[in-house]
Amino acid sequence: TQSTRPQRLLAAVHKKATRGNPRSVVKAIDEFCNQNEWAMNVGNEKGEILDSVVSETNPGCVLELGTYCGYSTVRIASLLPPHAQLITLEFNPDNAAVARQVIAWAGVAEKVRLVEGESGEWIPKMKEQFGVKTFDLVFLDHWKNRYLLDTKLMEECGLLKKGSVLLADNVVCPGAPDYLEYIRNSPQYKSQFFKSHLEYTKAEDGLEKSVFLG
Ligand SMILES: O=C(c1ccccc1)c1ccc(O)c(O)c1[N+](=O)[O-]
Ligand SMILES: [Mg+2]
Repeated sequence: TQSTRPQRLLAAVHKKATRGNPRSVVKAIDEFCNQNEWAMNVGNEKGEILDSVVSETNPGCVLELGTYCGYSTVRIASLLPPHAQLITLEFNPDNAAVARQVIAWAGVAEKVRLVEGESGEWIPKMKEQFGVKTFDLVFLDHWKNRYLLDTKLMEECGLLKKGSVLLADNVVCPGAPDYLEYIRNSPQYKSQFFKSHLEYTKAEDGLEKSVFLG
């Protein structure tokens, strides 16, 4: 049977990356996507902006919406302080299966809780199921038409506190116009745009960083 792109990406990680070395896993995926097949990982250019936001936030509790193959999961987890936890949601079971193996190969599995399911279903369960109080950092990288819905849901569920950081991928391409309109005009957020490019291309894209003011 024909392999899928995530399966071919995983094969490249097994072939080229050193087990237990998160940076080598990130490098192997970027090489695969630059040289073989485009895939919707955040990529290295936007990934370096992600790294700087994670490092300056120094989060104890992180939520990632949209795991895909685990590329940004590995980038974030490799920068977390000891005992910090990253919960990542993926609705596609085939992607989740690949992501689990990428995360394990990178050696960051003990910092990561991969949950298979819909963000709309799981966000309201975060407190009761995972003992989450609030998230210090949320990386939004799932369906672009869910960014605004899920941000409002996190507010309603009391999952954001003063200083919580939202970092949204693809706010230019494919774009999340309703999210940008809301977050940039809301008195409850201070937002900043980081201009960049769509992963592995010359197309314009960028990340929007928004701090919840409580
Ligand atoms: O939506 C797409 C998309 C749309 C059409 C074809 C391929 C991908 C996409 C593109 C770049 C991203 O960084 C990304 O996170 C996504 N996504 O699906 O979440
Ligand atoms: Mg993305």
